[in-house]
Formats: sequence, C-alpha cells, structure tokens
Amino acid sequence: MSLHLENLPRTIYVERVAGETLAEHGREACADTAPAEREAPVGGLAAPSCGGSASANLLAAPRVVMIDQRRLPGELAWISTDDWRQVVDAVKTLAVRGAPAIGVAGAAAVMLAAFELAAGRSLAPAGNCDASRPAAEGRNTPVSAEEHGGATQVTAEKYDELPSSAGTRDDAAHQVAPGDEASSAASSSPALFAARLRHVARQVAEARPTAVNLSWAVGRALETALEALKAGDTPQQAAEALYKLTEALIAEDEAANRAIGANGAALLRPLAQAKGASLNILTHCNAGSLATAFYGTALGVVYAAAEEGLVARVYADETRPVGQGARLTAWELARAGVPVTLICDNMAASLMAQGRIDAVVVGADRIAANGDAANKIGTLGVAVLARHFGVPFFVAAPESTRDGSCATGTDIPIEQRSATEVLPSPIEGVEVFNPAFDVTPAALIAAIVTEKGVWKPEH
Ligand SMILES: CSC[C@@H](O)[C@@H](O)C(=O)COP(=O)(O)O
Repeated sequence: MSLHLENLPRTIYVERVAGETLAEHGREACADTAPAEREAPVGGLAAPSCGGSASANLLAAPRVVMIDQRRLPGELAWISTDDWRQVVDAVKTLAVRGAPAIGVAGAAAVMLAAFELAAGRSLAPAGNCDASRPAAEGRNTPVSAEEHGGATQVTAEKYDELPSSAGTRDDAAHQVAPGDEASSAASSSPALFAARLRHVARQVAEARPTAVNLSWAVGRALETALEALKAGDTPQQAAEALYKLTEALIAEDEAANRAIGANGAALLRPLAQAKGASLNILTHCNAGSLATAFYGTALGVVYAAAEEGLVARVYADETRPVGQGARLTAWELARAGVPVTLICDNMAASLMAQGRIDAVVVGADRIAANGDAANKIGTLGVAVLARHFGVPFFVAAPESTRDGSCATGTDIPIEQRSATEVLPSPIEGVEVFNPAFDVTPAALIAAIVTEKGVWKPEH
C-alpha cells in the first residue's frame, strides 16, 4: 500500500492577510470551497486564502481557517474568519471537532479576540456564542472548566489573575456594549485588555465540556497573554504573542501525533509478526487528521503502521448519531490510500466473532489519572466486545488529553447534545438520550499510547 498523506487537508491553521490592518479588514467570515487539489504551505492541502499572502506586519489581520467538517464528505469547504465568535460557533456545531483540533481552535479564538481588543474594537458577544453551554448529566457532571478546576484546566484563579496594574474583574470584563468607550480603551489599557480577554477565554473554554484539550489550550493562551502583559508588553504585543502561540500549538500537535504514531506502530508490530500477516484494525469515531492539526492520533497509529506494511485494512464504525466514522474516517482513510471498510456500529461484534479484527485503536477526549478514557459514545461497547473476543484495545491520545485532576472516569464531564442529532423530527411522547461520549474503564484498555510512550494503566 502506498500512503498519500499529501491528500489530507489541514484541519485548522492561521494566516495573516498582508497589507491590511484588523481595523481595515472586513469582519465577515468567508467560506471557500477548496479546489480539488492544491499545494499546502507545509504538507497536506490548505484552503484558498481569503486574500493576500502570508507576509505580515504588526497587526495585519489574522484569520483562522478551518475545514467545515459538517459538509464532509460531500464537499471539502473551509471557514475563514477573523471573528472569535465564529470559531466558538464552529466548535459548538462540530464544524471543527476532535479533541486536539478544538484545543487549537480554542487558542485561536482567544488570539482573534486579543487582536480585536488590541485594535480597539467592541467585544460584544455575537451569534450564539453566549448560548448556554451543553448540558451534562449523570455522575460525570461538572461541565465548565472553571467549575472543574483541575491541574490541566483553565482554573478560576487563572481567569481572575490580573496584572498588578489591573482593576477588579467586574469593573472591566462586564463593560461589553457594542462600540462603547471601554472597547477602544482596552487597546491602550493592559488591565482592561486582560480583564476582557479573560471574559472571552471563559466563554471559549466552555464551548464543549468533555475534551480537556479545549480548556487546556485556552489556558495556555490566557497564560501567554497575561505573562506578556506582566512583562510590560502592550495589548498589541500580547496579541502577537498569541498568534505565535497558535502556530506553535499547531506544530506541537502534529509532532505529538507523529510520535504517537511511531509509538503505536511499535505496539502493532509484534501482533503482525505473531499473525504472520498485516493486521485488520477497527476504529470508532474519527481520531484522524481531521480531529487534529494534522496526522491524527488513532489514525496516526494507523498511518505509521501502514508505512511499515503492518496494516491490511481498517474497519471504521459509522459512529452514530453524528456519523464521524462514516463521514470523516472512511473519507480520510480512502483519501490517504488506506484500505477501509465502513461498518454499522452494530456489526463490530460479528466481525470480531469471525476473527476478522486483530486490534482496536481509538482516540480519547479526556483520560483520567487511573487510565479510564472518555471517547466518542459507543467506544465502551467496542471495548467490552474486544475484551470478550480477546482483541487488544488501544487508546491513542496526546498528553494534553490526560487530566490528572480527574481521579477516575466518573469525574469526567460528559456532554449531552441535542435530541435532533438522534431524532431530526421529534415524536410526541418520545424522549431522546444523546450523550456524546462514554468512558472506557482502564481495565479494558491494553495500552494508552501518547507522544511520550506507552502506558499500561493496569500495571
Ligand atoms: C481525537 S478526538 C477523540 C475521538 O475519538 C472522538 O471522540 C472525537 O473525535 C471527538 O468527538 P467529536 O464530538 O467529533 O468532537
């Protein structure tokens, strides 16, 4: 098999529009339909730019460019925006999804807000960005990063930590009327800038509750801005620091995924040797390049193993109700040149019973200290089946997905999503239960693969 990773589009990146300042640049988002084939600046396909080249002066307008994954596989289209609210909206509506990708998106949203403030623009909420956060239910209850307060979270303290010259949080952050004087004041007052950026960061971090990567990355962004201000930087310089951080997060994520791939391939090698043939691998949801900055976590393992000839075929669960497996994983693998067979979620048992699955590799959205791992709903069922049929079950995720503040999986907040994802037209008298994730106990996981190595929680 020859891999074609160059056919994979970059999920999310940032760019500058040369020759325009933020104040001059239009605020509207543009959605571009990608050409069938196009060279990307650094591997993979990139969207056509909304204008200009990548050379940038101070305060040239940054844009966040994201694949609109709601439109796949029918159409490869990008959202390009300089509005942090649209990035939050994209996270909530799954235009951009997957734990590492929404982490990058979160940091990028804070970066766009910083540029908006630094240019003296209003920070009034728009669209549904202030819409109430997704509900949580059951034992895995805490939802917001602030409420959760763990080591890798955006803590309340971080939100409230002000530069020494700043006033209180309330006197600044809540002055958010469109076009008011406080908006332009934030461009010249580090204290006001910090307070209002903190206010935005909180909204961004709460866009989705389960994947810890979101609040982790937002926390890094906020910390970067506050540190810059403490060091005496202007709001404009702090915004520039956030642009650099977003680029760094994207590069870090790809590097982590490639390391995860190498570590995971080392786990699959002995299985292929024992079988005397390449492996059939089952995966659930999309933990591929589309779910990350590039390359993928679970599919990163597949890509690295495929390079070595260890992979015969990937079976992709369709992953009801949103269909990330059918719409995204199958599309991505086919595009990358990996043989793929799409199955319905209820077919995995039958395949395993026939001995047609050699290993399961999935991603994760949050991993508790004891190794319990939250991943897309349905993963737990696959893990139970794998244990029953003696198939090794591997979890692949970056270190940023580990949350030491959750002792076990019961501490992980589980997002409840809209009933319409399950039942597009309501039926009177019918309630819908739609948790987006479930938790696989560590006892069912053969190994957790991160960029740092392989972790066997049981041992
Ligand atoms: C690489 S993220 C882990 C995935 O396996 C999966 O759970 C996932 O893609 C997240 O779900 P989503 O709701 O699509 O954002």
